[in-house]
Amino acid sequence: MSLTNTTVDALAWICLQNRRVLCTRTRGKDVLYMPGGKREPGESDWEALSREIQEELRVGLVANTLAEVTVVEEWAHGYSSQTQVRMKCFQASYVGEITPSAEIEEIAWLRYGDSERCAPAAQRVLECLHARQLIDP
Ligand SMILES: Nc1nc2c([nH]c(=O)n2[C@H]2C[C@H](O)[C@@H](COP(=O)(O)OP(=O)(O)OP(=O)(O)O)O2)c(=O)[nH]1
Repeated sequence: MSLTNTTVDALAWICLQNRRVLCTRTRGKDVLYMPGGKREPGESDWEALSREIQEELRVGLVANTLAEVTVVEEWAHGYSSQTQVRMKCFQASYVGEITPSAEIEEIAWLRYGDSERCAPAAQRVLECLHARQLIDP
């Protein structure tokens, strides 16, 4: 990597239901993301992910159910062409009812065939879930 490259350190929640995965679209964006976001300085995976999911979807993740699924590296959506995202993805049980917050304009339950609606990093996640037969074609 050249010195001008930077990497966004992000966490994502893999929420599966009926062989589809939950994705979100932030207000003003034109593509879907895996729910989650950037780590703040000093936060653990758990702290960053549970905070982001509470902020976006108003549910609480259950700490002892956190299980890493994959790490994807891709060009970061919405950044300059030099910027990549490294997104660590976890499954976890949740409590509460999924309720998009004001910043989320849309939630969608996607199967693999819906990939083109997603940012590149989320597309890599859908590929992984499809390869493991966790979502429908
Ligand atoms: N959560 C998430 N982020 C993604 C995906 N694809 C992708 O390029 N990113 C990049 C762009 C996002 O701006 C960045 C981190 O997510 P975020 O911007 O929602 O994090 P944040 O809530 O802390 O953001 P901010 O409003 O403070 O800038 O990672 C994806 O599928 N999910």
